[in-house]
Amino acid sequence: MAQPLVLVTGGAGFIGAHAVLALQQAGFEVLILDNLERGHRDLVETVLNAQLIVGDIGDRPLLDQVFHSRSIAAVLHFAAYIEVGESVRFPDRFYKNNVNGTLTLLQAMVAAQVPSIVFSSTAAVYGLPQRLPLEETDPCAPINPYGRSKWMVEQILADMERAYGLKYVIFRYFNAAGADPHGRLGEDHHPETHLIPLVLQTALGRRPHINIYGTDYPTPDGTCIRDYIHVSDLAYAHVLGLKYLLAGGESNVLNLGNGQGFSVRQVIDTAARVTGCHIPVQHSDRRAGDPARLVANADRARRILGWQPQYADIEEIIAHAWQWHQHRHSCA
Ligand SMILES: NC(=O)c1ccc[n+]([C@@H]2O[C@H](COP(=O)([O-])OP(=O)(O)OC[C@H]3O[C@@H](n4cnc5c(N)ncnc54)[C@H](O)[C@@H]3O)[C@@H](O)[C@H]2O)c1
Ligand SMILES: O=c1ccn([C@@H]2O[C@H](COP(=O)(O)OP(=O)(O)O[C@H]3O[C@H](CO)[C@H](O)[C@H](O)[C@H]3O)[C@@H](O)[C@H]2O)c(=O)[nH]1
Repeated sequence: MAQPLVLVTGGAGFIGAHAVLALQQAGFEVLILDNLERGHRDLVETVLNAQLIVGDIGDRPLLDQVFHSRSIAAVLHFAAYIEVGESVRFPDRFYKNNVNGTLTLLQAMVAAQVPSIVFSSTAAVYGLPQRLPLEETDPCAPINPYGRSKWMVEQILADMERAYGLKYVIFRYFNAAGADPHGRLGEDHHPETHLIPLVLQTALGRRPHINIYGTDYPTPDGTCIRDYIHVSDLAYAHVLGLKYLLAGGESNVLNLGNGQGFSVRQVIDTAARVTGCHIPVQHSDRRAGDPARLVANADRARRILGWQPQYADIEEIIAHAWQWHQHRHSCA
């Protein structure tokens, strides 16, 4: 029997590429749509055994052609701009790419009768949490254009389900980190703004120090607390979300996190232990738009999908990222 074909937008990016590996391992055939603005053609060509269509999610004629030439069972939609600071500087770009682009994709799906989508949302939709750990029913009040763009798409999805029956799983990721445990893929954003890769680049001597953004937060050591989730655990959740939809599951919104928070200082200390390298630190002002603590309650994903993270240990998450970073450069 032919393997179900899945369209993965943003499959040349960090999380999308890990999801492509997980999908292939689970027996799905994958078609990647990525405009390569932030993605890596070399990874697709050397690591992923998938066809790459270089194109934009906002290109309706291209989408129509893709959906009508192949029988696509579902879409996994990762393509987006992701950096909060950039979203504050250029909100229009974020709304155009993340909202308009997604709307065009959804319209093309409805027209071609592609029945289901798995959408990458974010903990940023919650804004400043009123309680922790965060549950999916907690209020959404994003505090930056990036979070708002994802929250808008979540609401569009709910409306399009009501109108056209399009089924969805919305995953609200907390902090994606780590790398493929077999060393095939890792995190390589340009510019890089995420804590763990920056700390590891500092360990490698490629940066003079790591800035700690804020030491006066109402947390035990004064630095922000986040829930770091291994990218391969995220990737596997997408396989489960896809199977759930293909089996006729109802639309759902699911947090993906480990339910455990680590402070910026704890991450840096753990990285120093894992790498055995000195990691110089500089204290800086708070970064605009950073909530003090974000921690997920992901019980719903565990209950509904049977999702069970394999790499919940922060040391292991950092060790996998370190293995991948070292592979590219050597320790300072
Ligand atoms: N990295 C995180 O910690 C995190 C946390 C929460 C949510 N997310 C979400 O997960 C998804 C993937 O994030 P990532 O870290 O892999 O980002 P990434 O930048 O590595 O990957 C995004 C990919 O999408 C592509 N892309 C962007 N706009 C496109 C467009 N209009 N048409 C076609 N391709 C386009 C880029 O070229 C890139 O390859 C995003 O939707 C992001 O908002 C990420
Ligand atoms: O050089 C740095 C970089 C980050 N941080 C701090 O480390 C923590 C984690 O920051 P990241 O930039 O790694 O991640 P964010 O929590 O800002 O955001 C990530 O997770 C969010 C959801 O929780 C969104 O989805 C967002 O897209 C994604 O980048 C924050 O407190 C940040 O202030 C530093 O102290 N120094």
